[in-house]
Amino acid sequence: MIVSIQPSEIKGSIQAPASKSSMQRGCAASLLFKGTTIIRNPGYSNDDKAALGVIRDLGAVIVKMEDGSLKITGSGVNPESGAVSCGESGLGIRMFTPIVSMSNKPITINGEGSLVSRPMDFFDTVLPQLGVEIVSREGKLPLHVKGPLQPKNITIDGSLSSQFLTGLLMAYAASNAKAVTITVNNLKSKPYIDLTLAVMKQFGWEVENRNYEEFHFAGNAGKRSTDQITYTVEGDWSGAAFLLVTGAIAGDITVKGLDVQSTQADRAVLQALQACGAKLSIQAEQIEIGPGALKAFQFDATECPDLFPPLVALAAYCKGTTVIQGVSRLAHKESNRALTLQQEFGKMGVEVELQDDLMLIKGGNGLKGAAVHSHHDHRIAMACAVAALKASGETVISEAEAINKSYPDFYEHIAALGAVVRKEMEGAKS
Ligand SMILES: O=C(O)C1=C[C@@H](OP(=O)(O)O)[C@@H](O)[C@H](O)C1
Ligand SMILES: C=C(OP(=O)(O)O)C(=O)O
Repeated sequence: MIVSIQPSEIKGSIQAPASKSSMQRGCAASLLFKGTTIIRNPGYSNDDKAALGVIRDLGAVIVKMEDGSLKITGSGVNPESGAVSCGESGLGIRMFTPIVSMSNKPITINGEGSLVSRPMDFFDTVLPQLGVEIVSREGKLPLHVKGPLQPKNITIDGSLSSQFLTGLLMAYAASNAKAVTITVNNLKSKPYIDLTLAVMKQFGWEVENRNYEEFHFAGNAGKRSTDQITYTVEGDWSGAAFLLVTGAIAGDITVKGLDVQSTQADRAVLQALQACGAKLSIQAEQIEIGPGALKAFQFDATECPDLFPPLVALAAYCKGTTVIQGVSRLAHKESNRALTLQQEFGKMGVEVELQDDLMLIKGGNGLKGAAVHSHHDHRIAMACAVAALKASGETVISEAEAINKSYPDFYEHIAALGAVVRKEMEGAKS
């Protein structure tokens, strides 16, 4: 799909989408929880749909209720076939692989799109130590596993991604790990582990976090007294970051449905918005944001790498050179995001320099509308769309449908705020 965006006047109020990080974790926990979970505010991004598909294939029964909530009956991991697909979701495959490995049946775990080339070597090293047989395609998909996973004291590397640890934490808890510790070296994206632990706690699984270096299971997991849980999917700070940046550069808006106390990593976008001088009012129920005299800012995105794309769009409109740290975290996302941001913002006349772990964005010089490409990366498509709102002339985004991975309503939401958006199928005449 091609989406064209004109410079636009922005104003109004919008509800943040459901967080795929919160939804996918809720799906995994509902599968493992032996009872009924009502999921309120469920997401329906492609990653969310993939998670629902995986848990259905592993034996969960999912019923859509009249009010849109999902009723999920879980009874542990009871695979219905010998294969599951995680779609294009990094979290999906890295969280569900240890969970799938709880079964003693051989299962193939697959995915599609960019996921096929993202690194999974972690499992080749770690799963055999837990009694799981694994065959991968040299550290890539598909993964063939055969458990059952046996929780043991283990030391893992957390520098590439936190997502592997999220999966191990859930699988250990659901396997009733007792007096067992996962030791983690150099953990990155730590707030995502806070989110995992917060979700697990709601389902009755307690893990002791010793300074993000050791995660200890005392053996009290699964002692929850109820057999029904209501789980509400949080509003998404990662998707909302694009909305908030829209407000900062293009007009006064209100964003609703975000928990300002959330453990989500990307809540840190507020710090960047404050630092650059956007007009910001943070209230319990809503966030009001509008343009100010925007100036360059410094920000460390090592622990919240998904903020790079919206922050580059923001920095492009901030006078001076913005410096964002954490470039090394971007290599293995849906695209190599340091390079794709440099390339696509370059087309809009924004100079982006990469110096080791730092990204320097020279902003405040005006943007020109351009033909850009998402590289099949949802966050690149959204960053370009937001940047287009105050560029001179039209911006045309190819493979714009990439947004469906996390935020299927994104174009409708910015259009509701006044963005002039036109969609057409690739190859169709305008
Ligand atoms: O756990 C999660 O929900 C996620 C963790 C982060 O990945 P890394 O831990 O690989 O940085 C983030 O980039 C991804 O979009 C979602
Ligand atoms: C990298 C992302 O997701 P995942 O790793 O779950 O595919 C993302 O949403 O930007």
